[in-house]
Amino acid sequence: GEEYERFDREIETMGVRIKDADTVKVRDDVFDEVTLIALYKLVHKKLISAIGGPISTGKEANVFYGERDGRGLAIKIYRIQTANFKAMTEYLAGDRRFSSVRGTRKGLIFAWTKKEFSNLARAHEAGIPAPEPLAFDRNILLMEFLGEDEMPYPQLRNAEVEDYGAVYREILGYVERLYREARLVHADLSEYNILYHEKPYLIDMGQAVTLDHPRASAFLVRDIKNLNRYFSRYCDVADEEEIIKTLVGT
Ligand SMILES: N#C/C(=C\c1ccncc1)C(=O)NCc1ccccc1
Repeated sequence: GEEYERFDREIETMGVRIKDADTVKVRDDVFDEVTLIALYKLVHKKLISAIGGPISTGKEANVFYGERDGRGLAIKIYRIQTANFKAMTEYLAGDRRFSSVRGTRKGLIFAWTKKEFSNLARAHEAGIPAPEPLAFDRNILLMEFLGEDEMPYPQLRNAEVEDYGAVYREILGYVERLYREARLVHADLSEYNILYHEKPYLIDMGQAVTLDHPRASAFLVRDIKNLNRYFSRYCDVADEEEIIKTLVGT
């Protein structure tokens, strides 16, 4: 509609190019009013200088390639309409950091975006390979782009791995550091949420919970079971009970 033309003109004047034809198509059904405002604010703050094509599209969010002064960005935009409202509340309720969240759908999505930012920051501070969070506004999260020349690193499930045993142990090390140092449980660890390029990277931390969350240990067991299920196809895996004991143990 005409508001998009206005938006395009305005961000064009700010030197932001909608670089990619299918961004326009995706934009039409993705960029609702709230998203446009957030995008405009991030552009105004010079945090985005170019917007590229979609990297991932899902029912909860879309991730676009972006740039700031020639450096790659991942621009994650949480959808306000179709987000899985119920599932999100399970992760937020019980997390003291977000207990004051308004019951509105928009309020929930904004809290979720902020939560992913703070979880990524904690993972990054603990030295865990994950996208460095750069900024957030409303339902948009800017983070470091993990990839080369606008191509994101592949998900582990699509990657070529030489030594599965080594990668398995490396990821268990991340889970342990996430638990002991970042005081977080990923809560959705799988071959879909790990990127791989010479080493594994954790992504998608929106649902990660603090250790005081009532379901933290249940989520941890599920994460370990998921890893073992996937890696058992390629290498020997450790006993889940043992892993949890060493992880949670003193
Ligand atoms: N964060 C993130 C992601 C990639 C990414 C790539 C390169 N650098 C940083 C992040 C990503 O695809 N997440 C999964 C996802 C999100 C939204 C819809 C479907 C699937």
